[in-house]
Amino acid sequence: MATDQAGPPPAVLEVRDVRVTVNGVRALGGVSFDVPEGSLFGLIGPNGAGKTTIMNVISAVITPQHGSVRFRGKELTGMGTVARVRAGILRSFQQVRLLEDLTVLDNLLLGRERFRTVGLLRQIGGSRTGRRQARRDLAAAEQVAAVLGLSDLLHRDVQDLPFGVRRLVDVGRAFAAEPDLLLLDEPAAGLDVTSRRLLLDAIKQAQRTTGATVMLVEHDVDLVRRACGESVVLSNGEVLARGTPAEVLADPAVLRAYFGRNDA
Ligand SMILES: Nc1ncnc2c1ncn2[C@@H]1O[C@H](COP(=O)(O)OP(=O)(O)OP(=O)(O)O)[C@@H](O)[C@H]1O
Repeated sequence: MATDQAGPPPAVLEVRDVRVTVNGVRALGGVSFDVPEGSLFGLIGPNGAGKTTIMNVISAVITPQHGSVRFRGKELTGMGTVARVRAGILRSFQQVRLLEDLTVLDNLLLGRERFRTVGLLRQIGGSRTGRRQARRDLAAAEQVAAVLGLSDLLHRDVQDLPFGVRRLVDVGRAFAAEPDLLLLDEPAAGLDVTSRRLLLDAIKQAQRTTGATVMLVEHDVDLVRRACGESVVLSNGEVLARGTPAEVLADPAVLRAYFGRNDA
């Protein structure tokens, strides 16, 4: 029978019982969660919780000893980095990785490399396909710049820009790649409170505009509350809670692990 109640959005990423031991240290002890399609999903937890490790598992930097990670129903374990990038899974790192002596536009265009189907010589030779692709790349880069408020800076060298703007360019390059699933590992690290807020607002805007699923590692729970629709809390390599930021941050176990509080 038809119902007018919309169900929850389907999970684009299914993480099941993932266990990882690194150099004899248990980093993940059986982690399971779903990431809904088209969401800005928060991954939070205290230091050493296993956040980077799960990002490393999803992006093929490490192979888990046990468990399964499925993307759009397809098993990722055993699939290499290049195949994952082709599937639309992209990642940023805690450190900004830009080509500092190139312009903002050049760096955004680097994000388009995964669409590079036309050989460099044919592009230089100016084939019609190459020109069409170059136009598409430019339009995509300019669109991302507009969403992130970078339009006036497109022709500035990255090295001349403040750190907060370089962080924004780093995020912009990832969005220019039109990811299906974007993993952002502490994109606001090293920024002051105001800049962190602006960056998270920009990410939220870009996520909404593009419809990409974004998984965000963030320490600052206020920012997660402000930006994310749903989240999972890791502690000590295990899932402590999952739900909306309001739900998880009211969970007594989360308050104890995160803030050392027993007053919940
Ligand atoms: N290469 C390694 N060698 C030894 N232990 C490791 C290694 N990588 C991770 N670990 C351990 O695995 C656990 C999870 O680490 P991970 O970096 O995933 O946590 P995290 O939540 O990202 O922490 P942070 O917020 O500090 O970045 C920690 O106890 C960490 O010490």
